[in-house]
Amino acid sequence: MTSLDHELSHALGEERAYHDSCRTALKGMIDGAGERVATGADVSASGADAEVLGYQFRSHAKELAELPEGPLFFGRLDFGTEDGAGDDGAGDLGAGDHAGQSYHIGRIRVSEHPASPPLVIDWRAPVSRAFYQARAADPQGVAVRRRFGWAPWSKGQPEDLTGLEDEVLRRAGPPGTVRADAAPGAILAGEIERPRVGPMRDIVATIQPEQDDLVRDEVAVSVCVQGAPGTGKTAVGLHRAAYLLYTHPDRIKRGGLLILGPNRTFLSYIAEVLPSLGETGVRQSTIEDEVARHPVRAEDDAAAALVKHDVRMAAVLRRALYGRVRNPVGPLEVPDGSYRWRVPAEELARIVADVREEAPPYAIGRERVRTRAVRLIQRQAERRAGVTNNAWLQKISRARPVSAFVNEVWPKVSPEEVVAELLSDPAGPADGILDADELRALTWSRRRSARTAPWSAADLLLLDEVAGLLERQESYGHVVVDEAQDLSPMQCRAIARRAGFGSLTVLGDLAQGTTPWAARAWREHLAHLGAPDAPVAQLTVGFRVPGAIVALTNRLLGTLGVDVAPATSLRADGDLRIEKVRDAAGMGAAVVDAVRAALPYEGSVAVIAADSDMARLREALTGAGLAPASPGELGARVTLLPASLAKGLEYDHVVAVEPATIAAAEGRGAHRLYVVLTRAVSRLHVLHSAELPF
Ligand SMILES: Nc1ncnc2c1ncn2[C@@H]1O[C@H](COP(=O)(O)OP(=O)(O)OP(=O)(O)O)[C@@H](O)[C@H]1O
Repeated sequence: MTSLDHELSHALGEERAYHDSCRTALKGMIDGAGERVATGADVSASGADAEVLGYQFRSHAKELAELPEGPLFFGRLDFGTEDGAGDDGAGDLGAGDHAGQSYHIGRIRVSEHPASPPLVIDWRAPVSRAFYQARAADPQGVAVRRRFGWAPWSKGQPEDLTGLEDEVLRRAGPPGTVRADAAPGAILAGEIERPRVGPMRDIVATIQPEQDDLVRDEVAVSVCVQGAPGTGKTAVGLHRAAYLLYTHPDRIKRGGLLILGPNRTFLSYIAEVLPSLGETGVRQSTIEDEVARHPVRAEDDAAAALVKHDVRMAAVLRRALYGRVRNPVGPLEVPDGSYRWRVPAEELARIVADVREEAPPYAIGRERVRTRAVRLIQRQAERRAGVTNNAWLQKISRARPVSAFVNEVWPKVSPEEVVAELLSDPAGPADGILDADELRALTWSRRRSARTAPWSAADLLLLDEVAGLLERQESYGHVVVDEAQDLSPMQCRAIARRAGFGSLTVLGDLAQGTTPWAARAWREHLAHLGAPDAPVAQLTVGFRVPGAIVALTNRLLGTLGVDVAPATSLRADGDLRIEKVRDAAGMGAAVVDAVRAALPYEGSVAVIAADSDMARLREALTGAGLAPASPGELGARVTLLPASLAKGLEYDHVVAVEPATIAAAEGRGAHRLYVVLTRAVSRLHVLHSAELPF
């Protein structure tokens, strides 16, 4: 055994013992939280306090009990001493309060007692930042950064520390520093290149500096991340969510945090990441689910959908709603005992005009009109009969003539009524906004009522827009929007309403825009999202797609007509194979062969093809005894996936079938193909009988 081996095995032994003590402390934390739940109600003074305290104890105990298993730390920071022991002459080390300290960094804080110094520091704590940001040119006080390598762990088994890697940020580290047992970055490289099966995992141990900057950006600031495929946009968004929950618990938890993804398959793929970081109370949803006031029972043709997703519909809907507001036709007369109060029509008209001008939400406007009319009556009454009281005010406010007046000038209306009437006959509100073809596309084939209309997915957006005009939407504290390039302006507006008082993290890639209304530039899109000034950061270093495949997809990128930087790859491994199949009839057999050839490798295999090819390929694979799983079945060895569902997902081995058919299937087919080809973590096998479109 060399002295280096000896040092390493000694260090490993020490760290294993330290992990054991952390495990014991965590057990103490869980038991302690459980005990407090049991005794909490007794020790507290009043019933109400007991309830609040009990709730807090229960939530904390539940959070701890739900913590996923696994190693309790992934890194360690050794800060240098201010007096420069071991200093290389770099001057002020900037270690500050941490000089000479050593901290283990993990997913959550672990301590023996709430008041005692932590054994493990939460990765989101300010001091942990140096773990992600320190580098030789700017050590931030750190002498040594240690990364730990753990064997894959399974439920109920003790964690197994297999390696550690020290990065000495100052030439001479403190005594006892272990030099890496592997090349620098081997643990990071291993993490990036590991096979993928099952749901997405957190990247907390290996967040890169430019990702960390985005994760820790100010809560009040909305940010947009434009990133090539596999650059970690989704990962950044999820870690930012966890960071904000930790750093601003009151502000974010009060409003809540919403994560929006493109579809449920994607949501189930990312569902485990936040719980693995100890955060369970986050809503993960799609914009379709957020606006689902009714089930979708109708389908729009392409032309109708295009109009309904267009931002001009916001103006049409506003007109349709406010077209109901009228000038009073006569005075308001309210009998009151022996009196009869009278407000002339001109004064009423002024009230209506003023409230319109103030532009509150429609429902508030209605009450404002009522209140102001009643106030005029009150003034008359006080002049005549002295002071009025609350009961009198209530009586007058609800008096039949007052309600009749309000209903006449500012009628009560539901979103369903507004939209059903508009789609039955949009000519008036759309006049000068939509052209004749658009009007035709928008109009229902026959008049329908608000109660019986079958709503399409896009109609639900129109309803949501009107609901937002009627009443202010409750706002989340923060909203993370993934695959944001695909949203329509009307969807963006629905999201903006949900982040009215909060901030946004907008993630996307203009090159992966596949919807007919996908964004071509961020600035306008961000304005629809209510964050016109959000800075746009670019991520270009890919963690997923290997270099050979990126070279191919960058060629395709050049044809997509979007202004985004080409991707690079951190991965030197990986394999690209392009195979010509003699004719389309032989494609099923070729796909079966390709899957068989992929199975000896570790990891997941996905066959991705045009949606229209699904049935044929499922039959071929099942017939060959390779029955494929469906997209939502995570952890499967072989999945058959329509191109339309591939976005955001990744597989070790991708068999991409007939690119020409994928590209020809829709208006933005070339973008769809770009998405499909960038799903591969290790190997991409392209099968084609038709000419390749790149
Ligand atoms: N710092 C990192 N360390 C290790 N793995 C990382 C890191 N950043 C990202 N990854 C991994 O790279 C893969 C791609 O990340 P992610 O899905 O977040 O990228 P994306 O930009 O959202 O991709 P797409 O545009 O295709 O949706 C994931 O497996 C993720 O865990």
